[in-house]
Amino acid sequence: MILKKMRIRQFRNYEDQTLMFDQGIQYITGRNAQGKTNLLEAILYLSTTRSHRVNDDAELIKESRDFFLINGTLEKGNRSIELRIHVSKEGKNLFIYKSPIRKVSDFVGTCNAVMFCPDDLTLFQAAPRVRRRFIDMELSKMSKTYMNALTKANRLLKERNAALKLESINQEYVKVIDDQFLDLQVLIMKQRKKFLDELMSCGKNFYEDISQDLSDLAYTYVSAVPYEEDENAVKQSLRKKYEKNWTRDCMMKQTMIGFHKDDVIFTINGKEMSVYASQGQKRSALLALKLGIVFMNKEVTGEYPILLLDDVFSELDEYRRKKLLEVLPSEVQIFITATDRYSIPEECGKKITDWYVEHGTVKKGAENYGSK
Ligand SMILES: Nc1ncnc2c1ncn2[C@@H]1O[C@H](COP(=O)(O)OP(=O)(O)OP(=O)(O)O)[C@@H](O)[C@H]1O
Repeated sequence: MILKKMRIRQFRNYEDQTLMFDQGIQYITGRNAQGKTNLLEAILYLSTTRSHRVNDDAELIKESRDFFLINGTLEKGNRSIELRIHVSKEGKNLFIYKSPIRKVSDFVGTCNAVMFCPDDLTLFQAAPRVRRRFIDMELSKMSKTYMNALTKANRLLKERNAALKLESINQEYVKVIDDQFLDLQVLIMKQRKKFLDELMSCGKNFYEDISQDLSDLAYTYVSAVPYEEDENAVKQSLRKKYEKNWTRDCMMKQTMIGFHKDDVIFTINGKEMSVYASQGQKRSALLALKLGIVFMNKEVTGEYPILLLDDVFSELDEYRRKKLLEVLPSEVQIFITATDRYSIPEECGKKITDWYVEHGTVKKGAENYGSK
């Protein structure tokens, strides 16, 4: 899949820009604060209908404007798909071929993009919610079942918490919520475990290749109850845990355990990555996980996603940059942003198109400064 054409209107520091992209590498350079990340953010928004930087869509609307618009034309095999997102203070409207799409899950993943940005480098030591968000976002693009279960579970969590905040708590009502709530949690746990298993087996090979280090990468899923094959048994253990936690939930006026508190601890040679691994090992591990996601997407959807490498080229040494581009097949469309134009070895066999960004305007071609 490639993004063939994109128009962004009143998005961040862009007024109205239409761009025609090609296959291969789109190398976008420019000085700081010109709009390089904003451009990739717009592509990711077309994929996930969310920004990776802010929760409030209003921040994405250009200053003193009252809406933004992103149009994208995708090329999937010999099919062309048109997507449109219109966001104003009144809300968000999604369209595929001019038809309005009511359910976000019917839109997400049509444009499949995977982003790797400097903030990702803190994944291993960040708060658990950052790792949950990473899993939820990647998994939602690949599985509508997961995304729907997550949406419903979040709605039930809100209802349960609202019930716990009442002056007199109706335990029977909460039990009714819990019945469906626990089923969804078991499904979420199961899918997260499957995703992480596949990601690890894929990522391990890339790690070895990128870092030439034979350390063993693994993960532990941390949850209120251990996951096992028998889903009924997991539901029963969760129910018991919820019963045990009832007084605490009432006291705290919120649900203290569950899918929304789970975590994943990444390890290297059996030790916690966040405290044991060197910066270089963390970088390689993260790169390996991102590549794992690219190849898993191909497995699940039949197509490679668009890869967005925002400002991470400067974080990788020459060897890792070369490896990264070698591992990716030529049909993967890759957007790279950087202040410097690093040279790309010919052996990578990819077509390179240069772009230059200045004050929210993108032009074809590279400026001469900063070439490495
Ligand atoms: N809603 C908005 N309206 C207008 N301008 C905005 C808005 N949001 C962000 N900007 C502007 O966008 C610019 C930042 O763009 P961006 O984050 O894409 O920079 P960048 O080119 O990636 O820079 P760097 O190399 O420093 O990462 C800033 O000048 C900021 O003021």
